[in-house]
Amino acid sequence: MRASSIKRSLGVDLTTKIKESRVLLVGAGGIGCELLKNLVLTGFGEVHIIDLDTIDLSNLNRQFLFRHEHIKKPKALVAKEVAHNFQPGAKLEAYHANIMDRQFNVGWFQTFNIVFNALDNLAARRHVNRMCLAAGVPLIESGTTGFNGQVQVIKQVRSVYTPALSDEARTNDIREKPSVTTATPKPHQNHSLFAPFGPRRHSPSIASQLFGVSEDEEAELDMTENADNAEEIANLKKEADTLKEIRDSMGSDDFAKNVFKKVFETDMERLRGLDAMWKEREAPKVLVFDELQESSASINLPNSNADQREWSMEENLVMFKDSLDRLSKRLKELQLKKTPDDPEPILTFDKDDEDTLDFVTATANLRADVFHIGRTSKFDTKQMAGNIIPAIATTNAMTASLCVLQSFKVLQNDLSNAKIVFLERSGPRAINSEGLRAPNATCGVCSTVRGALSVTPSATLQDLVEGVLEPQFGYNTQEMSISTDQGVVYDPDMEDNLPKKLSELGITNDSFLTVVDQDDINQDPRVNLEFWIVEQTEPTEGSKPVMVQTLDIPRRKKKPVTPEPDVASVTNGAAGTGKRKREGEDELLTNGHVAKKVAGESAKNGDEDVVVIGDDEGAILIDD
Ligand SMILES: Nc1ncnc2c1ncn2[C@@H]1O[C@H](COP(=O)(O)OP(=O)(O)OP(=O)(O)O)[C@@H](O)[C@H]1O
Ligand SMILES: [Zn+2]
Repeated sequence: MRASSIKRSLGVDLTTKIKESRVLLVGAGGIGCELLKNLVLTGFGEVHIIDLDTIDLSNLNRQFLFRHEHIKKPKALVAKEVAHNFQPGAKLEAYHANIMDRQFNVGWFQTFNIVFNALDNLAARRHVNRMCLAAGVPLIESGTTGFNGQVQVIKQVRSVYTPALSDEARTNDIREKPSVTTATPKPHQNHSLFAPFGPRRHSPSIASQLFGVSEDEEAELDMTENADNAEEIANLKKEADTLKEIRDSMGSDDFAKNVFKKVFETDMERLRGLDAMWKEREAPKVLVFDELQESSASINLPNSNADQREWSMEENLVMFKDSLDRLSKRLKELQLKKTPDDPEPILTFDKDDEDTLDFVTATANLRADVFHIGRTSKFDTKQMAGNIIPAIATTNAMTASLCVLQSFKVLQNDLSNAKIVFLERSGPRAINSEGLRAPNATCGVCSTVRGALSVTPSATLQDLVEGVLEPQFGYNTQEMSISTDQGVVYDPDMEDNLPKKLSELGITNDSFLTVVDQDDINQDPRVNLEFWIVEQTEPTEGSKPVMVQTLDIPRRKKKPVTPEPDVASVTNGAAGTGKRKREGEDELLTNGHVAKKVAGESAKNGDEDVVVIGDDEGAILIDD
């Protein structure tokens, strides 16, 4: 019944392709569980699942294949078992392993029709990306943070750089030119799944004034007097003295009161006095310590059950005093333990440190009231101050289904209609998409030409450099370098390495090496060449120590060439990408982009040596 309705909606052709395909799912976490269920229910014939982790209690709220009794068991194995119940006919294979292990080599990747990434870290994503590009297998990359999701098809259709299409040109519309639809991701943003959402830790300024700045540091304030700034300096001095006085009262009963009065009374009175600031906005409130103290006399300290509700002003005051007391004691203790050589001890904010979180919550709430802003619960403060981005089950579910929709395009070889899909909550539409992009000549990932390098156990670096790269590809041995994942093994200053065996240099079966052309004086350098090593145990008759099929290695053009007319005449059909279009480019996005790039920007791009597209988890760095 289910199978027949799928056939009716997808058609016989696609249904057959789905049934006959063998796919790999990397990661059985939030997206992975959803995706596995989708793949199995859609009728994918063979699904291999790999995950290195075991199930944790905290996974259960969204990784719905897992139940309490599965805790501590390998994710991949449990996911396989549970998904099998959905579709007993499906062929499932599970690996409790790291996808970065050598055993999962290029040859193994080549056995799949599609690879789905459902990972949570940069290193593994980047690794799978490289393996898929080397294996020539389409990769469907996905990721979520909070309400945002992204799905992207990555496939190198042709490893040739096409200078007429800039990296940013939308190739989805170029239906009549499938040969340039090299569907590799765009650097800067879209090798990355997400802009960096890394944790940023701010010490609230009140806290840093009390617990974070040593007296030495403060003494460094420039106190040189002159007529112009005399008044300002006098004020600064006064302020410093006041703070010192307050700090000196730390440990006494008056400390919390002194801090409160300074921050919420004195400073706010002064701020209210700056009339010009409050013409358009409501002036801050002054909180009167004695009043709040009185009304909170019989109020208890909010306990841990009160984490999820907003505290009253009285409760915030009680918490303010209590947490300040706890922090003061901690600082005093640190000061007592300090030897003369130690730096002045400080306390820093950590969302998992209850004392600091209590203090920040209470202080932020008092301050919010001063500025007529709503208060937040301790729970919400922890999310905000700790920059915690929640994993949301529905985002994962939507993202996983978008992955499956993209896989249909891949299976039908309809890459010109495949999309990079963005799921977002802000903005007019939840789902936006763009076409795939052409490779960027300056991007180390997508302009690279890849091939297999067949080597015998006795092959030397010289066999590679002088036996293959120079005669077969025309590299100038004085203007090139070769590196492995461990580092450079050859450049013109490293001729000593030439007689060494490749295996001695770490160039062994299933490893990778990159050849970089540095000859930019005589001509445009070639794009990078990446080989994966296939070791031949038995050298065959007449075979050379190092062999490789002939590859066409284009050069990185520094000067743009005129775009081909049919590229420029294609109209823009990209739906829902309004937000991403730049102003003035809306009309003809595709050709506008090409024209603009050719006119100005691509020359600039051509000079970039390193393309950095984000440095946080989820992003991918590309060294050219
Ligand atoms: N190198 C790797 N090889 C195999 N599986 C991996 C690798 N790196 C990460 N994973 C798996 O990818 C999955 C990512 O899923 P998800 O982002 O939901 O992570 P999680 O660890 O389950 O959840 P959270 O990070 O929110 O606690 C995890 O199950 C993780 O074990
Ligand atoms: Zn790229």
